[in-house]
Amino acid sequence: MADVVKVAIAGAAGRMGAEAVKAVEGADDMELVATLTREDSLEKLVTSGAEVLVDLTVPSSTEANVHFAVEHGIHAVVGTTGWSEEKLETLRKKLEDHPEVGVLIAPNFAIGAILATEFAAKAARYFESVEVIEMHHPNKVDAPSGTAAHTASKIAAARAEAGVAASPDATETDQGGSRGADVDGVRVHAVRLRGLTASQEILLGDQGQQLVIRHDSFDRVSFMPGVLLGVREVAKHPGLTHGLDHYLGL
Ligand SMILES: NC(=O)C1=CN([C@@H]2O[C@H](COP(=O)(O)OP(=O)(O)OC[C@H]3O[C@@H](n4cnc5c(N)ncnc54)[C@H](O)[C@@H]3O)[C@@H](O)[C@H]2O)C=CC1
Ligand SMILES: O=C(O)C1=N[C@H](C(=O)O)C[C@H](O)C1
Repeated sequence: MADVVKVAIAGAAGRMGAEAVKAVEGADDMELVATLTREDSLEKLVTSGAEVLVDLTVPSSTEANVHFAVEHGIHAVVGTTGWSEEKLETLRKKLEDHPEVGVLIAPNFAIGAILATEFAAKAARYFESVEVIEMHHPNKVDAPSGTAAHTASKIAAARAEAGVAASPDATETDQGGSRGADVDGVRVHAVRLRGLTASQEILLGDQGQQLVIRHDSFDRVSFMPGVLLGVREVAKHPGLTHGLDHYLGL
């Protein structure tokens, strides 16, 4: 890619998209060549000459947007949630036909949240019990959050690798899903509260002790350095990358 990266933002009218427009416009090494709202045709990506698509839309739109970008040789930096393992696998296969294209699916762009997930995965093998609580603004459309699902999966993988048993739980009845969602055997609880932006707590318990790992995004500016890093790095990482931790050497 040239010294100045041509960037298109899908979901530009949304909460994250609007913040990303400001961030890209403020970056000397990027040029914002297109903003897409729900009404726009994806052809705008091609006619604008975009080299990188930043997708900050909704779970029901993101897959089609990213597939279109890949088919047209455009790299993609994706913050939108809703990427199940099945959808990731389909995308991986598509990228095999476009080996020069890079896609970053980033469940969270905030460095603190990324580190919280890493620390939790590292700690998970040493504790008998682990549960995840995510807390968000009430306008969020999906639950549990993409970050919490990603964190739970990484915790589950770390515990499986270490041969740790499932967290003990004597629950016999669970009215209304009080015990939360089961993500790869890890319980994940979702709170929606006016005033919040995005927070996550990982509770790790063992006999006579508890470790709490917590991260709070108070403002969406917290995500922007990660978005810009993604734009700068994505072309150097062909294929699918799941998690900004891979660009950070974590
Ligand atoms: N990875 C991360 O660090 C973060 C990810 N997110 C995720 O990003 C996504 C967006 O979050 P918000 O900005 O809060 O939501 P939002 O609802 O404020 O914005 C989404 C926007 O996308 C638009 N849209 C829907 N389909 C579209 C399409 N096909 N083309 C263009 N625009 C389209 C909607 O009309 C809306 O304006 C969510 O999935 C959220 O979970 C949010 C914050 C941080
Ligand atoms: O919708 C949000 O706001 C957020 N979504 C992402 C998620 O679902 O993990 C990232 C962050 O938690 C904010």
